[in-house]
Amino acid sequence: MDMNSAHIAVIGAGAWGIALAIQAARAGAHVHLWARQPETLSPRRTLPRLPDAVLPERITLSADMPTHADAILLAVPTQHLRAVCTRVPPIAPMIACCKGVELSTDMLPCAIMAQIHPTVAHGVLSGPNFAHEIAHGLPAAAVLACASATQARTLADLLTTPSFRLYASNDPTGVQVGGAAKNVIAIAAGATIGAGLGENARAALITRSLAELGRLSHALGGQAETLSGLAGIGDLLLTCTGAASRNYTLGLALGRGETLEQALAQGGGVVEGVTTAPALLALARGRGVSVPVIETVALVLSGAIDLHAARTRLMNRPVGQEFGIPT
Ligand SMILES: NC(=O)c1ccc[n+]([C@@H]2O[C@H](COP(=O)([O-])OP(=O)(O)OC[C@H]3O[C@@H](n4cnc5c(N)ncnc54)[C@H](O)[C@@H]3O)[C@@H](O)[C@H]2O)c1
Ligand SMILES: O=P(O)(O)OC[C@H](O)CO
Repeated sequence: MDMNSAHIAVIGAGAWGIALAIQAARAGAHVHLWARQPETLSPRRTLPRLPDAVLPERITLSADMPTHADAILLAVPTQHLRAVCTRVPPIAPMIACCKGVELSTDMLPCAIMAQIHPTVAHGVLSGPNFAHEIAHGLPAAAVLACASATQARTLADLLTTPSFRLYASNDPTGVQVGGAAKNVIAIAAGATIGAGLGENARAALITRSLAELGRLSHALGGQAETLSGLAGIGDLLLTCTGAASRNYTLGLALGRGETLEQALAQGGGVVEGVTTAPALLALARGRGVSVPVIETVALVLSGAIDLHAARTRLMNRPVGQEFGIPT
């Protein structure tokens, strides 16, 4: 065993946890992958949520929490982050790898981790990253943000390889807003295409959503320019166009006339935008931020309006200024 290698713990063996564990092993780390059901490991060393990805021997799969680590990556769905985080020992900096807002509190992931474990540093990893592509070593980039730029850079160095390039940021708020909101916007983009409203409509939706994300980030103390980066426009581009996106796929199904229950029943893993839409709307309303696209998605998902009304609602708004005035 190389005693100089970093030790990285990955919490959660869903698609993203598996991909991150493989990436950390690729970067040379010894990896502890916490799974609720480690017995689901196949003889080929694959797990159900990413059955084509073989876990290298450097990854130890366990139902026990790690006792030693240089960094802890939390890759469970946002609505389970609090419960899982309380079980994670505060032995190293914790990096949220989920993308969402907690429904019961309207809190972003770093705030949840800080509330539970105030003694360790916190950060967030986000960007345009489909798990299966990262697991297979296809080229990709992401951003790792901590309040301290130095800390962000140190953690980014632990995970960077020639196939996965991490950028450091000191704006965890902006990065979290981008990651959470892109899932909501992807539902709208999918619904737009599913309903046959056209590519023009989708491009307008993505662009105007970016303005919403910038305003929200700014109101929460983040930097609007972060949304021009990988966690903002980068992830919007991927998730609002990529057929592998679960949020976009759910939107497509809604656009084609399926109910939310029917669309969710198709499976394929967690669809974060469904729970994050009302939470993000509450967060925006609490800060007095205008977020018409996010609001419209939340109304559709709650059943308050149908897609026809959603289209009318967004297109019949008064003429606004493109920049500067919140419309
Ligand atoms: N899959 C991707 O491509 C990808 C990429 C980047 C970020 N993410 C984000 O990572 C997070 C996890 O997504 P995923 O794709 O790995 O999930 P997934 O859909 O593959 O699997 C769901 C995971 O949630 C776990 N889970 C379910 N109920 C739980 C509970 N009560 N307590 C603890 N864990 C529970 C399951 O064991 C499983 O590990 C999400 O926030 C997602 O937005 C996913
Ligand atoms: O499949 P989605 O919609 O959850 O998207 C996965 C990743 O977040 C894309 O960056």
